[in-house]
Amino acid sequence: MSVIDLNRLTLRRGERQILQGVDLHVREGEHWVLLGRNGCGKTTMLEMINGYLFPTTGTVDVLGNRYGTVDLREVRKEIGYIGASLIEKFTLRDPVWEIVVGGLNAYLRIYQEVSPEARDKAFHELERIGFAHMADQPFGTLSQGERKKVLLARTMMADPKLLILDEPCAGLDLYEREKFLSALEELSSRKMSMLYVTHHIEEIVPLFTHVALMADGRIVAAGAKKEVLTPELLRSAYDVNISVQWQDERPWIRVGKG
Ligand SMILES: Nc1ncnc2c1ncn2[C@@H]1O[C@H](COP(=O)(O)OP(=O)(O)OP(=O)(O)O)[C@@H](O)[C@H]1O
Repeated sequence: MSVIDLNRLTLRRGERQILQGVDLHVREGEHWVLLGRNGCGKTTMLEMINGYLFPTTGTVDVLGNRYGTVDLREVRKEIGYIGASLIEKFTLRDPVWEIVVGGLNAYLRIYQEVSPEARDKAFHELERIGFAHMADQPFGTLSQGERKKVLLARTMMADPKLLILDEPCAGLDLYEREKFLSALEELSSRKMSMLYVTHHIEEIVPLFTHVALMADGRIVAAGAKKEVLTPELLRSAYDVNISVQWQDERPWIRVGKG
């Protein structure tokens, strides 16, 4: 099955052409990373996949739904989204398990009684990330990396078929970044595709199968990660001399002169 099909997407804002004909095809079982310089259009593309933004021209199909012809609220139930500003939306004094259980209905706060099944699932999701002992702790007492992992557990409450992550490791130290990436690796055994935006190529851990490189509102390369993460293609997208070394099935970047 096709998870994401973006066909010739364009987006115009005034005189500016933000997306200039974007094609992306994600199939079941694939996990994609989206790379590209600041302002190249990554977040804009994610907003379209989430149905928060509509293209000027082109079509968006997600999980077999053609946007514009379906109830987007129904499609969104199958999409987990961890965006850059999501963490700020939660109340810091709420206990961790309540933040997680809210993922079932995408509530930011719980106003209704929680069913025993939902509570059990929340504790199970916390257990899976090794946080069962933190269930009653206020969210605000957790480190940034722990908060991100809690948001992952929250997203998993709804068993999404597509998980979108927009720079989830931004601001995390090396230890917390690696912990977060390990938690993601754990999730990769589930029947779910991931689309991961980052500025850090070394975050492309083995779970990721494909990479799309964006520049100036276009996808300039897309495919199996080893075919896309070449010095030539990276140089064309970033305008920097780069060499890539693969170690432990992860790409590591060196920036050269000239
Ligand atoms: N409503 C708008 N009107 C005009 N320009 C916009 C609008 N929304 C976004 N842009 C521009 O579109 C471009 C793409 O923005 P986008 O946020 O998608 O980039 P990005 O690749 O996610 O960047 P970053 O890596 O910095 O997060 C930017 O130059 C931004 O200024």
